[in-house]
Amino acid sequence: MGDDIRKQNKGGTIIEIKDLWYTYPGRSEPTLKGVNLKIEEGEFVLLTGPTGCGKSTLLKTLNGIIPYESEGIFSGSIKIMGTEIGDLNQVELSRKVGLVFQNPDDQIFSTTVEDEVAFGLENLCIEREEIDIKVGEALRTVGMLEHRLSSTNALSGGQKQRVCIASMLAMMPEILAMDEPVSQMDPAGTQEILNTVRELNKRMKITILLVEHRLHEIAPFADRIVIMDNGKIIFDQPVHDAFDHLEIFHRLGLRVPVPVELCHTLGIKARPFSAEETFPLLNNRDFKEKTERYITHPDPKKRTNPEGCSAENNELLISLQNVWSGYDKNRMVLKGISLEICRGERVAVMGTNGSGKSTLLLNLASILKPYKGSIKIFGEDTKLKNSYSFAGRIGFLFQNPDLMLFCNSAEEEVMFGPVQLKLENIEERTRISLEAMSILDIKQDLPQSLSRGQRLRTAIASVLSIDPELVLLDEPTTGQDRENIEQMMDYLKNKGYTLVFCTHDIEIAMLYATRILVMSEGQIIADGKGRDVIKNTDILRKASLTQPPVVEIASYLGINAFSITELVEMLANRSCEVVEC
Ligand SMILES: Nc1ncnc2c1ncn2[C@@H]1O[C@H](COP(=O)(O)OP(=O)(O)OP(=O)(O)O)[C@@H](O)[C@H]1O
Ligand SMILES: Nc1ncnc2c1ncn2[C@@H]1O[C@H](COP(=O)(O)OP(=O)(O)OP(=O)(O)O)[C@@H](O)[C@H]1O
Repeated sequence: MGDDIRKQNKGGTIIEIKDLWYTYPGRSEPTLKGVNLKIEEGEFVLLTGPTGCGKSTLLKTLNGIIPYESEGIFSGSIKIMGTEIGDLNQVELSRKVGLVFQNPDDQIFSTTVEDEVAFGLENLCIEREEIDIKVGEALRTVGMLEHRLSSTNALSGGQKQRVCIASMLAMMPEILAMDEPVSQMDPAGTQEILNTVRELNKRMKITILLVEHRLHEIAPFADRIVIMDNGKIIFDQPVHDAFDHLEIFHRLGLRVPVPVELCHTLGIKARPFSAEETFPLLNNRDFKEKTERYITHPDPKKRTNPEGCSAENNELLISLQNVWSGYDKNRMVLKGISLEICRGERVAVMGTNGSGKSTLLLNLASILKPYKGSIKIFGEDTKLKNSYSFAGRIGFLFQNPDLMLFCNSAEEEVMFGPVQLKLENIEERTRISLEAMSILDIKQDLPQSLSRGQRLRTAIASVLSIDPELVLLDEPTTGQDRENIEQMMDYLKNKGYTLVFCTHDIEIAMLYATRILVMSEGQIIADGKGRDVIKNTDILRKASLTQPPVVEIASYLGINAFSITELVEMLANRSCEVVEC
């Protein structure tokens, strides 16, 4: 991205936070409770922690949104390159700190992609010609050059995140603070963007502070892992030492890289991040003794059903015949989709950003109608029905949960559906849904004052309180810690819901879906049990998916295993089934 020599002779502390306290207006408890953090120039720091612990709040203090735009009670000191943040004006601050927002809809306000990326540069009074070049470079870097003239309203969730990252890359700030910047991005895109960010960090010495729950994917790119819990920093270690303290990650319900978890289970000291690094540690070794206890008492929650599972009966709930659909009749997004889903199935929809997953879900909810072909839900042709006629039978979660939250408390949100539908046992339904999503303790809170993860769970609880026959969830796992994801998915599974959910998380899809649909360019290119789909590397590549590390490691060893439990069992007894992968 040019300008290589701009950042020579770097060094020294770039961010210094001392005893930072912050209480949001209207709250009695502080959200930040004495945060101390020092970051050196050129570091790549991964900040993680359970949902609602204060990560986004901390990031917002770095570009002055807190306290200058939000009021509240603030004390402590934040220095950027030695200068107290309050002594920097807005232009100086925006040159130093670029913030990628957690919700792209909160960041994007221009009508076209090009204008959005150019906006910050225009404010720095850069020449038009140079702006055009920088906009083009930034869009190319995030894979969005072909969308340069597109309307920002016509982008998918992952495409919007790419544009937000491009806006900040174009500015080339000293510090890039990124709040879950890849949460809605497909796995291949995530890797590409993180490679770019890492390269900028190394080459230009841009300091990175990145908040993520998917630390198992991000850790290999970082220098240091910082963990927050309940408004405080409770852990701060170089990345390679961090996973020597797995008990902290486990206690807080945080995900760790699968190779690390595997080595830990097998009693191997090394902490590899990739399948290639892991393979030599496992090959030709005897793990019988190390794994005996594990195998005698496996954690049933971590087991996948070796056969996958399918609908218990064949009652057809969803039937699509050659469906063509989109937002404009001159540009079809879904291109000839045929599909049947039976009661009791749990179907994960995966694929490249912009491949049509949300569009498919909107059609299943009867919010969008096909231009061509037919969709029958519960045997009814959606073209002949308005979406309200399915109210109570279909529960739908939008990709952006904020679109669904408009009441004065989380409890009211969850009650809203049952009240409108005049259902029975409203209080009981509400309590059960709040509890299932672990938000009973914040039921009185204004939804807009909750963290992203808490808002998402409120929106899901409001879908579940009507106890629909068909649950459609667009990316229900983004921005949540492992504990919350597992609790939510276990609940959906145990209730026996017919579930169709979009996700970029292949491990969760493998664990909970009875079937995976893979989409590419508006078509379904694979449909089957997870363990069959993920063996097809051509399909995965085409859909920007990557094999889960455990499958990769097993492949290196020449065996078929789809979870850590299965792999450990096979390693313990290598004479058992060794099959061609
Ligand atoms: N605008 C606000 N007004 C009042 N309270 C808020 C506001 N924004 C956040 N909070 C509260 O501050 C706490 C921390 O929220 P924050 O968004 O910083 O958490 P987080 O760690 O980023 O969570 P997540 O992982 O879910 O994004 C939460 O309990 C939340 O309810
Ligand atoms: N409201 C809209 N108006 C016009 N075009 C849209 C609209 N929403 C999405 N599109 C276009 O439809 C295509 C498919 O978008 P969709 O949201 O279905 O993708 P997706 O697979 O869910 O992507 P992601 O993984 O990023 O969420 C994209 O090319 C997008 O630009």
